[in-house]
Amino acid sequence: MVKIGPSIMCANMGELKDNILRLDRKDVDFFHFDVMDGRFVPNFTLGPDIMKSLRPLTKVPFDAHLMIEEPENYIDVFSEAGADMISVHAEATTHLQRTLQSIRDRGMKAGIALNPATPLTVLDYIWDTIDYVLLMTVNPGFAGQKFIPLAMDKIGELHQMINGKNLSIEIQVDGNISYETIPKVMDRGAEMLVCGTSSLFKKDKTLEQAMDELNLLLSNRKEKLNLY
Ligand SMILES: O=C(CO)[C@H](O)[C@H](O)COP(=O)(O)O
Repeated sequence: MVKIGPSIMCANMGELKDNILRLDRKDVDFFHFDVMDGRFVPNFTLGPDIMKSLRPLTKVPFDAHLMIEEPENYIDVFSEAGADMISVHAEATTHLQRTLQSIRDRGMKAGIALNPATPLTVLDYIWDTIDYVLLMTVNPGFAGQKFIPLAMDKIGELHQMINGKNLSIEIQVDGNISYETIPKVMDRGAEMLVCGTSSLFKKDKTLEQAMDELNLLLSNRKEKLNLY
């Protein structure tokens, strides 16, 4: 089952409540919160207060992508704000396994986020402590960037590794997930699509129209894949 997760940093900040409620009515699978600290990435975005204020509006899982240094210091803060899943970057925390385990210990799903240039070998000794891998398909920090071509190969390689080990770890992809790239990332095994300005938050479409188009694209793709 391929899941759709709106990237909240791409929503209209002045109409955040309205956007969450409308996307909830369109049955999105998760809400993706990009958290940036101006250090790990050169930008600032959402924090725990925003997450906490939106939490009562929906039962859909909240996924926090921490693009911050020393994320281990903020696991409790985001857990209390209502996160159901948290991903941290391999380079951002000295004791990666401990940080991932502490996410799980608080009852959340633990994810590791990999920049486009971060090799898959960082997964070697944490397979048993992760529930999902977030493969960044752009360098994190900004919406509206171009898909990095080699990231496409990485999705397929990761999918093979997960299957080879018979693990149930989901592959999440984020960055220029568009009508053009979605069929390709799905073919390679991506299961969680973070949808931002490239597919969902479009100037010429309502959120409802964009969701209908995305769902149609996904169901057409699934039918095609089932024919193989
Ligand atoms: O993580 C992100 C930026 O670091 C955003 O979620 C993502 O890039 C938004 O999607 P789009 O690329 O379609 O604007």
